[in-house]
Amino acid sequence: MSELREALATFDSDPGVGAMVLTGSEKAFAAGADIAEMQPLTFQSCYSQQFLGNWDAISRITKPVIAAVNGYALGGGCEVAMVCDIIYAGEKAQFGQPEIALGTLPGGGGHSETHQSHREEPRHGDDRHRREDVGSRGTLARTNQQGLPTESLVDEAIQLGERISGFSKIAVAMCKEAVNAAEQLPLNEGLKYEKKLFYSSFATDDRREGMTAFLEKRTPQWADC
Ligand SMILES: CCCCCCC/C=C/C(=O)SCCNC(=O)CCNC(=O)[C@H](O)C(C)(C)COP(=O)(O)OP(=O)(O)OC[C@H]1O[C@@H](n2cnc3c(N)ncnc32)[C@H](O)[C@@H]1OP(=O)(O)O
Repeated sequence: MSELREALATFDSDPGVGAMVLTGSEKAFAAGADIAEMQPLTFQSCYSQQFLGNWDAISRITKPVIAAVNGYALGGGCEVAMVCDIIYAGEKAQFGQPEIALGTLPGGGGHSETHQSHREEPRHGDDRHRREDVGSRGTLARTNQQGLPTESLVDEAIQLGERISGFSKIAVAMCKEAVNAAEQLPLNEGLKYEKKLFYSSFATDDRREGMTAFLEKRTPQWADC
């Protein structure tokens, strides 16, 4: 992020540059913040060192930034794409906020309907997609779906409930709180609130367990605290 911030600032101040394209590899635009780097962090270190302090730098760039997304755009990677002005998504692009599987929650705007991918929808409109996006990974095609078949609707809802029940309950509660806050607060306040909740998740046992389990390639054992 430091390198990205410096590069964007350099291009932003170059009069010969009119717009910027930000991309990754064919496999991944970005798979998120480095879990190995975050695993040992605590609430105290996140808060006092402002772990995400400079991650909003892209939003302060004055020239248009276009995200060209192939493959995974997950967690902070999805948030980076969403904070760009325009997203060009490849046919294999997959966007998602899977942080809840790590016992934490999105911390860089994932809860707020502020970004390019949501700009076509009214901010205070239907937020059910956003609620489903948190913790999911899906293709853009889903946004074009119109409704579920009557006969499978309840089964699908139960399956979703079961999937949610498989996550850390404290992380789910924090996610829900952040989504609710994003709905009620002005954007800048919603982003601040989300960041504080994200830091707070580093005080939970489940956040450490979630990231440790990812790095050890095993299923997390949630303690719900
Ligand atoms: C603009 C503001 C931004 C604010 C940021 C706010 C804070 C952000 C938090 C986060 O981003 S939390 C992380 C969210 N991302 C994830 O949870 C994705 C985790 N990765 C995966 O689910 C999978 O790796 C994948 C991307 C779906 C790819 O799966 P695949 O089976 O193809 O490969 P793997 O064997 O799983 O991965 C290869 C290799 O890469 C390592 N790795 C993948 N993602 C990360 C990561 N985010 N951090 C650190 N390391 C990662 C993975 O462990 C493998 O390592 P090795 O086994 O090869 O050592």
